[in-house]
Amino acid sequence: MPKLILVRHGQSEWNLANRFTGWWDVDVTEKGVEEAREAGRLMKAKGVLPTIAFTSVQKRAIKTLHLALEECERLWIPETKNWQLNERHYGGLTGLNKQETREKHGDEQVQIWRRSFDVPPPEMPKGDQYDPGNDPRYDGIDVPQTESLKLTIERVLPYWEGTILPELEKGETVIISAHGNSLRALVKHLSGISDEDITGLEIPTGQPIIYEFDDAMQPGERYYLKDS
Ligand SMILES: O=C(O)[C@H](O)COP(=O)(O)O
Repeated sequence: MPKLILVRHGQSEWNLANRFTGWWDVDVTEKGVEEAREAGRLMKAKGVLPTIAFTSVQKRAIKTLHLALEECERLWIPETKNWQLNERHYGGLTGLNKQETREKHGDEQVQIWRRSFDVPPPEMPKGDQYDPGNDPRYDGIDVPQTESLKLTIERVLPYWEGTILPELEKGETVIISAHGNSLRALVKHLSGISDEDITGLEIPTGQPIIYEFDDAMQPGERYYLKDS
């Protein structure tokens, strides 16, 4: 049965500092490194070993992938990086402290920006200090100025359907190392979660989530590898 492993990057520097991150390219912390390694040790212990890997173009996800693969002795597998697996773009909130933003705009507004299905955060002004628009990794890409979960889904799903799903159909064990909201986008699709209920779904850092696909390529119930 083809298996899909989803892992959110280990704790990042801005997870620790409680800052909105989005497309800003922060590193993992020491704790994040350990979370990533632990994910790899768990995959090894459970015998769930990826044969092909996908990740974003952001170093917290790339490093998490490599650390996990190193621990389960799978650094050699083919790996593809694509911006469509990036974190949701946090617009003008990028770089701000989440608690200070709550104090300024109220808990309810911040919760809407963070978890509503289709309300995007305010746009990031062009040329903002956190605007990745001129970064060579985004050459030829229309970098968004903000993204809701809905907009994130609109660029994650074509990549899932066009590039990742065909690998599962071949029988590969696929690992995707990505981000809280690009993974929420995928889980919403795979688990058929409604626009309302997706607001309550959180994806923890460094915890492999598994989907097993049947012969008709229908995903079963997702579960945490640690609970299997
Ligand atoms: O981009 C970020 O700030 C985090 O990775 C995810 O943030 P969230 O939990 O506010 O969606």
